[in-house]
Amino acid sequence: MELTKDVHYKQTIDDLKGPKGLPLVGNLFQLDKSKIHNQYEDWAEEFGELYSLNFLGRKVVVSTSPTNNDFILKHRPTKFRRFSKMAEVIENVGIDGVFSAEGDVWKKQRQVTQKALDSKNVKSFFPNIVLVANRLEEYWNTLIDTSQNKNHEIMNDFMRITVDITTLLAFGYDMNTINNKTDPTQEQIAKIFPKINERINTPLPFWKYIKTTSDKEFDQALAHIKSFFGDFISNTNQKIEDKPELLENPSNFLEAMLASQDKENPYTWEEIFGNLYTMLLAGEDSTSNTLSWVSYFLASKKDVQLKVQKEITDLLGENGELVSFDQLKLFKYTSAVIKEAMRMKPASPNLFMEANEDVVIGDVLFPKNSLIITQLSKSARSEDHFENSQDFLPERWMQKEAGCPFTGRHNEKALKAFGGGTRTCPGKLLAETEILVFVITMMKSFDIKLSVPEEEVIEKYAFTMSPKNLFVEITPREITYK
Ligand code: HEM
Repeated sequence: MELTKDVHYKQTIDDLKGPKGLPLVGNLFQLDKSKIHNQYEDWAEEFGELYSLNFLGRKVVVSTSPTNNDFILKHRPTKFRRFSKMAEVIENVGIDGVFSAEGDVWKKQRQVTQKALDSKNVKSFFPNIVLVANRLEEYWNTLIDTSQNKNHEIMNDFMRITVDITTLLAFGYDMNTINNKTDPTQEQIAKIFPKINERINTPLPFWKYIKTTSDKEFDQALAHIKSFFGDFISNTNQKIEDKPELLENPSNFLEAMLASQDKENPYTWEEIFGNLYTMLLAGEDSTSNTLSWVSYFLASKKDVQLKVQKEITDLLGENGELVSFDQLKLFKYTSAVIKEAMRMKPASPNLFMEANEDVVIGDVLFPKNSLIITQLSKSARSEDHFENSQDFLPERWMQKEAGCPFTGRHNEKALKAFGGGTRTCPGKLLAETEILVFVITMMKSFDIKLSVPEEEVIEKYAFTMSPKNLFVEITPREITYK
């Protein structure tokens, strides 16, 4: 092991304990891809906050400690980067954007993305979120009117509305997938994430040499999306050429990106496409999964649902509508419900990091190129950091309010649902706004209850973590508060 001279440490990653694997393959075949986050959590119980796995002879360290994870997330893009293999898979399919970029390229793309998603833009985008939420409300009324309101797979609706929101934000296009159910682009988009996840988790890149039917379908889906986005990029370029003043007040992410480019060194088509698509990928699954988990808790906990509904009536009145972004901050209990759902069911439980240089974390030396999984769900659901950690208690997030009983163990740093440090999710405010608006719209008019036993709704990991078997019954809201 070749080391830089001035690093001080007590042990190296070779000294870390971990589950015993098989000769040559190590722990590779012990992994259950749809549950790896649970496996990482269970192994942390056995081997501690920092332990190692072995995949075909390559060590991968799992860290569940909030302090270590803070350190890693903070020191990007200098000491750490995302897994290079993951970035390669994403870049190979042409989605070369801010999520996979590193170094100076990342800095430049991050600036534009962050600006496009800042509070001023989210606030001015608020009416679009309400528009899409109202469409969902109309659609659910139709389900009730046509007796299709039982056993409804609610996650599909959330995937549609989050795609609508992101395409509106990214290039001002209203896909309206709630009403246009057979939109071919939405169907193609749905094929991309699962394939990327599959490739990231496949040890050898077989797809480069042999294409399966699903690889071919994936290529076709990608070609469709490239041509769909390509038209927007050309049209927007044309619009800006005709009306350069548009660049002074960009109305969507694509215009903002074009406005920010350096005349001498403009973005390539691939960079523009990559970032548009990154927005869509990053904004869709994580938000719709979170909304689905929030709905799971509301549908399975009638008392929580009633409290949310009461707060809505108290703040909006009978039949009241959300009219401004500023109203949202008043929804203290509903926001706490969302935060607690994100604690117990984080949509993004694992982040994959690689050391750019020899680096010491705690007292352990990680040589350059070491792979580290910053495992985020373990600490969020642990008794070490949150009192009564296995109970759904939104009140723990309202501790500044008088009388909150959960102030004993409450380590906010242990919840990193949006990641952390320099690369923390730039879409946090947009996501929080979307989720709150959708929950208020849902709970204002409807009651939901699980159509399946609670224990049948299980966690499914596929890069993000979603509920499997989440079916609900939607009925008109029964109790109103005068
Ligand atoms: C509840 C919803 C969401 C969750 C839980 C979530 C979570 C995350 C997490 C954990 C990361 C990695 C952060 C890190 O490496 O430290 C991330 C990155 C990112 N997210 Fe989100 N996200 C959500 C919604 C959104 C939305 C709505 C958008 C935009 C439309 C978005 C755009 C991004 C982008 C562009 C990155 C990459 C940032 C970078 O590498 O610099 N996210 N998100």
